[in-house]
Amino acid sequence: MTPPRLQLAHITKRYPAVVANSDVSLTVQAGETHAVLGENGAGKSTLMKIIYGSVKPDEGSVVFNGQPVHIRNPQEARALGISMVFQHFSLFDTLTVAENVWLGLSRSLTLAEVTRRITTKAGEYGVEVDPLRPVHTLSVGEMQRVEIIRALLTDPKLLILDEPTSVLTPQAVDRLFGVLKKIASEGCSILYISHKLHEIRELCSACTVLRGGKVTGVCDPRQETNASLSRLMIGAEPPALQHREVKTGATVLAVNALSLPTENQFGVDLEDISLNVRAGEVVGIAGVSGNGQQELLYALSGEDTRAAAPMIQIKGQSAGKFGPGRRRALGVHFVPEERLGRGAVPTLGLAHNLLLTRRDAIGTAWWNRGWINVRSLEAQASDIIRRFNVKAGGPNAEARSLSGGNLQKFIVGREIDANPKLLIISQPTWGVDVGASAQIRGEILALRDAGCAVLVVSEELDELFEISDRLYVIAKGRLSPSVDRARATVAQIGEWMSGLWNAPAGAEVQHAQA
Ligand SMILES: Nc1ncnc2c1ncn2[C@@H]1O[C@H](COP(=O)(O)OP(=O)(O)OP(=O)(O)O)[C@@H](O)[C@H]1O
Repeated sequence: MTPPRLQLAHITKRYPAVVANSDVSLTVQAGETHAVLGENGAGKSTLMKIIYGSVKPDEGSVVFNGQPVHIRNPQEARALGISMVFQHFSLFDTLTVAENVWLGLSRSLTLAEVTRRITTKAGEYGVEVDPLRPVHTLSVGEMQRVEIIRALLTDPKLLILDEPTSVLTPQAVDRLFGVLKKIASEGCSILYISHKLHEIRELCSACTVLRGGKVTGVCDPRQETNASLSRLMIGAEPPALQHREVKTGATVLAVNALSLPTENQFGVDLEDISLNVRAGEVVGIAGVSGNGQQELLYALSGEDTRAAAPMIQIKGQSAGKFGPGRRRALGVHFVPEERLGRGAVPTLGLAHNLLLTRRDAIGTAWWNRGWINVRSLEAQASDIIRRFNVKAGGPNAEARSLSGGNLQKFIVGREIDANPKLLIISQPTWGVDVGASAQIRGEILALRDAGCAVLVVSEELDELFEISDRLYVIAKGRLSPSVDRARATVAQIGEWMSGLWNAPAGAEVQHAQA
């Protein structure tokens, strides 16, 4: 009889502030796609990193293909045939896609050979990846595709995917699922972490649920409902969202015929973009990542100040030339798509991370003008931790010690807590568990009800339909007309995502048949 591909027994891993894994056992059969489910901070990534050799367990044993193993580092894991796609990208910004992939492969291959293999593999699986592009020019969705191709190129026996679809479009997810089903049918085992229950039900035949570092259940997810899985994960069902009637006020953000040539050769030119967001409404921008979202967000945040001043109006002021600080002074707050790096400084404590965007955290009274009041910073960070239910070892825990979803909750909480007049938020619930997603969406709606103008950029149509009052679609650097959420359909928005909003209905179908 074939031994299980992987058997973990009694794994325990303690960090100073928390026991991340406590007596965890888990078995994955050959060719099985096994989900690991649990709320943010439940210990899923830690367990995966133990299997991949990048974290050392305090107790417990690992058996791979029937053989006891001590995997001391990722090289040893890869030598055994274990490959991992991390939640936080592990790519070097200054290198090209091919150079990054090359780093993880056998030294006997030349760069040209690796480049060729990437193109072949990407073509075989229908995943778009350009091997020659420098990583710093890629959007997060594109980086995620590179991570996946890199893992597939090693022909793994066990593939670990830690939230691989968090920033992929529905079409890219479909393609990825096709690939995963194919490699599983060829005998590859897959450990699959996701907060999206429908994905788990579609892909996985077994599921281990963690809560507070302990196993709370092992089940066949296809036999479970969202409600029963939520109960295993968080002990309850996520609360339903309350939608109040829209009461819009004055226009807070107006973008007028914004055209901006891209600054890097792989970017997207913004062409004639006009949009507006009024007080008291949530406006969503849907679109496949890499279609100008990043460029638009840079122009809106003040990171790119090349736009002519009147092209970006914030509360009636021509703000195109304002830097981020002046825009924040007008009450504009941002949640960027990259949470480590742009959203937070990994090595700083959470309290000090407040200083990145919260001027109110710096003393303004005459006795401490310009001085940082560490106590009040800590108190503010503790408030956010409490309000947004962030699992962290206190206000001074380093940002990088938080689980992905908990860091996202902290960053979103930091900006919502600032009571903005205009909140611009990219991928608001990236990597956030079902309970916390419902909470973040609820907080966004509460901000809107309090009169804030909210612009949400997301690739998740479900999310946009859930929280937006109006929707735009961005494609190839151009923006569609806006449509009321109540009148929009997923099919129409999906069609617009390929830039077809000017075409007569059915044009795409005719084109496909021609
Ligand atoms: N390097 C570290 N130092 C200190 N604490 C850590 C470290 N890595 C993880 N932790 C803690 O261990 C716990 C489990 O984290 P882990 O990242 O495994 O959770 P997760 O289930 O993957 O969460 P998410 O869904 O948010 O990614 C968390 O409380 C986290 O703060």
